[in-house]
This record gives sequence, structure tokens and C-alpha cells, in this order.
Amino acid sequence: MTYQQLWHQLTPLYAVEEAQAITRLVLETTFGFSLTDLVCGKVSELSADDETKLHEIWQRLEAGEPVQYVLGEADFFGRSFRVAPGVLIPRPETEGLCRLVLDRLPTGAHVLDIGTGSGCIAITIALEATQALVEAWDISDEALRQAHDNALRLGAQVLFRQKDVLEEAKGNVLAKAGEGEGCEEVCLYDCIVSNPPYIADKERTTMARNVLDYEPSTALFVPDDDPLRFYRSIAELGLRRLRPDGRLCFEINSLYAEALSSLLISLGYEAVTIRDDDYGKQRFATARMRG
Ligand SMILES: C[S@@+](CC[C@H](N)C(=O)[O-])C[C@H]1O[C@@H](n2cnc3c(N)ncnc32)[C@H](O)[C@@H]1O
Repeated sequence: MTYQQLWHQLTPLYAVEEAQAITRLVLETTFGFSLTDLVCGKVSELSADDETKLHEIWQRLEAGEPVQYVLGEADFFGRSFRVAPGVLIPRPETEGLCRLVLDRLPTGAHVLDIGTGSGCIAITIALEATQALVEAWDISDEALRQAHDNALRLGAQVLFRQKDVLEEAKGNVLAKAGEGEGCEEVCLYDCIVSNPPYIADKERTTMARNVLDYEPSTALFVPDDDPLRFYRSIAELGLRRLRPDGRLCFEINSLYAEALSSLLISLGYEAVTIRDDDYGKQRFATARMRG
């Protein structure tokens, strides 16, 4: 198969522009040359190894595997993050959540990212706000391994911890004085940010096949079909672990924006605001801890 053939084979699977973008990605990421090289005829023949590699890529794409898993990379906030099955692919919408956190972040702020996945939010904040102290939690071994690897490659300092936020929120796993690492017992955060699982099981039927087949269900679906489960727990945790005037920043499902606002207000948060993403869809919620 030639590179041109790959391009043509992708066209029935994707829109033309998408096929072109994916071809460009495959060329650059896997073979290290540009689409311009291809178009100018600088590359025409494939080695036997490349031929095999390309064939495998094609088979995985044809089976519906997301291109980011096939290539092992996803762009986020202008940087390339490694991703593998078992870890959620960072979405462009989530870049807006990083912008919300970075906006008005005090110098030297302590930030906690809950459900860090590939580490995209925590690492971006650590790299963009170089004075910030960034901590990130996830329940998944695979996610933490990947996030750690991404932080090392991108040169970000983030403290990763394996934690189940649903348990942490109950308050019974907070370390007693003198136990735990670092400032675990006393640390108060200026900002808790999270893009938690927020999809109820009944929404499965509306979801893209390749998301359901390839992305980790613990990153997507809420336990007990309760879409506010993680938000409630994180907001309760915030009552104990945010500084006065500290902020909660969430990525949300627009279906539950109103219910989440009511929840945050009932817990005593102030300045509860639902915000749109770049496409005009309700995508984020922010709230401030009482001063
Ligand atoms: C929607 S993904 C977000 C990943 C990443 N922050 C992003 O925006 O791409 C949710 C993450 O929460 C993690 N998670 C699920 N249940 C959790 C729990 N009980 N405690 C901590 N993290 C959890 C998943 O492993 C997953 O990495």
C-alpha cells in the first residue's frame, strides 16, 4: 500500500478533510515526513517494514479504533500527550476548562485535579502557571502511569496520587495528624478542578461506537446511574479542602447544568456560574467557597 492509497482508503471512513488530517498525522507521527513531501512526490516507495506498519494502522482505523490510540498521541493545549487504551483521550473542549482555571489563578496557587486521566489538565496548569503547586488524583493505575510518563516527557512537576475520590469525600480516609505524605492532612487548595465521569448508563445509546468500544468505561460512566455522583463528592470534599474564596472548576454535561447549580448552592458555594464552551454549549461550572 502507498501513502496515497492510505489517503484514499481513509476517505470512505472519514470526511475528506478528516481523512487528509489523519493521513497527515500518520505520516508525521509514524514515518516522520510531511504531507507536502507526499504531494510533491518526494516520497513514493515504501520499505517492507513501513508497508507492514501502514497495513496495521489501516486495519486498526478500519475497525473503528480512535486515531489517537492508533498513533499513541493526542494534542492538547498545543502539546502532544501520550495516550493508550485504558486512558481517556483528551478532548479539545477540556482546553476551555484549563483556561478557566488559569484565569485569575493566584501566584503560587495550590491546585488539585481530580480524575486526571492522561494528566492533560494537571500538566497544562503546571506548565502554564509555573509557580503553581499541582496535585492530581486518579483511581486508575493505567491513568496514573500514563500521566506520570506525560509529565516527565513534557517537563511538568505534578504530584500524582492514587485516590478514590468517592471514598476521600466521605472524610474517613483523611490521614490523621502525622500520617500520610507531605501536606496531606493540612493542605488547602486554591482551586479544585475536575472533568469527572458524568455519563449515565441510559445515555449509552446516544454515544459513538468507537468511544464505547475503545475508551475506558470507568472514565466515562457514573456508578449507580447518578450523573451528579462525582460532582457531589468533589463539592463536599471542597468544603473541607478549599481555602476561603477557593474555586471549584468542573467540566459538565449540559443536561445536568441546572441540577448541579442547585446542588452547589445548597452546599453553600457562592458565585455558582454555568459557562459555555467555544461552540456555545453549556460545558463548565465554577463556584467559589465562602470567604
Ligand atoms: C472523564 S475522565 C477525565 C480524564 C482527564 N482529566 C481529561 O479531562 O481528559 C475521568 C477520570 O476519572 C477517573 N476516575 C473514575 N473514578 C474515579 C474515582 N472514584 N476516584 C478518582 N478518579 C476516578 C478515571 O479513571 C478517569 O481518568
